[in-house]
Amino acid sequence: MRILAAAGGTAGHVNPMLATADQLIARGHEVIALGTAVGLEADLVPAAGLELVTIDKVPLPRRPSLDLLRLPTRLARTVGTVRTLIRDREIDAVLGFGGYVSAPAYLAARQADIPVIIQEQNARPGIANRLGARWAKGVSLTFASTPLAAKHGMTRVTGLPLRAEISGLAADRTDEARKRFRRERAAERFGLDPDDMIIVLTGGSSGAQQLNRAFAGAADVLTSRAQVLHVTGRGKEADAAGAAGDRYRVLDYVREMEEVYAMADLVVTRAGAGMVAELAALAIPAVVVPLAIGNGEQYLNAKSAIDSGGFLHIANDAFTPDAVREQVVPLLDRQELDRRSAILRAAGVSDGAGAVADLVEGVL
Ligand SMILES: CC(=O)N[C@H]1[C@@H](OP(=O)(O)OP(=O)(O)OC[C@H]2O[C@@H](n3ccc(=O)[nH]c3=O)[C@H](O)[C@@H]2O)O[C@H](CO)[C@@H](O)[C@@H]1O
Repeated sequence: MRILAAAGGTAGHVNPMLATADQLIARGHEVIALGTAVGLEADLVPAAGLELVTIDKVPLPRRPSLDLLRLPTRLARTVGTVRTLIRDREIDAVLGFGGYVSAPAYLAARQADIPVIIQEQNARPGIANRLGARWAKGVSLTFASTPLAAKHGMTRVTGLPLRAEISGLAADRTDEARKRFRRERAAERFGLDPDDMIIVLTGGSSGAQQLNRAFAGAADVLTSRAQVLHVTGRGKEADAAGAAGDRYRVLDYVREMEEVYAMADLVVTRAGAGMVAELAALAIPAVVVPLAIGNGEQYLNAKSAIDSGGFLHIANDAFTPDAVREQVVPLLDRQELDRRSAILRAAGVSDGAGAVADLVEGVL
């Protein structure tokens, strides 16, 4: 089967697509990615060796019409472009991961009368996936509590598809010797000492200025208790430049997040579905500062790990240098971290890529 996989914008949408594409390709299917030329997919998809077809980034109206003749002109034109692609490349199904490239793909698939399968990463679904679910043959959910279902098809709780590098690391972490080896190799790569505590801050794939500033503002206390790797997000290194030093490393983006996870004792992050699922699968304790905008999905993504005590939640407005000193620094204690890690391990979050590929094969 030839599948068009639509995902664009941030790594949070693109990584689960790449993980699922790997599975589908391993099972003998062909995958073409659909994205834009401006999102992170323009980097990540070719780097993964997958073909990327790009379309324009067109906002979806709040209440999209199903009557294609009544769509705003630019959206209708983009739907037409995807429709032509589906015909010319003889696409058998559209697999969408939400976001602004998915909606035109869902609409074009409906017009071309080929199956749509949806993967929803978040605890609260976005508008594109809510639209597509009306005619999807399959819906894959990361969380059982997500209010989204295929009206005329199968809905399955699959978990989030994780990249092979992340599931490989999760497997390595079940063996103490391999876990130690991975930690040493990773720490060396970032110029850090594996025998000392390591705390990582990342604002997700696009970074977060407020997190960056609060963290850099507490650099003195942080470095007295641990070594820091601060991943600022692309173009945001300046936020942390003043704090940089031997015990405070600053990078703008890390492509191999598995290396970061391999050495992290504690991670401070937004609560995008990707980061939450990866940290849970690797049983790494985290402080989450959910993005306050969007549709509130970030807090919900992390809610079960917060409620169980694996993660600590700090509200966006409250995340100041003082909060870092008073709430984050006390977590840098071996016993406390081990306790939280055990809670996460008990929750048993794992890779959903195989289950999403099963769902795709099940509806074709
Ligand atoms: C602002 C925005 O649109 N946020 C959404 C976006 O999150 P966003 O893409 O920011 O964040 P996620 O946590 O979902 O995913 C981040 C991904 O980027 C990777 N990573 C991160 C930092 C880095 O330096 N290198 C790197 O590779 C992580 O390993 C992870 O796989 O998509 C998520 C999944 O639909 C949603 O839950 C978020 O609400």
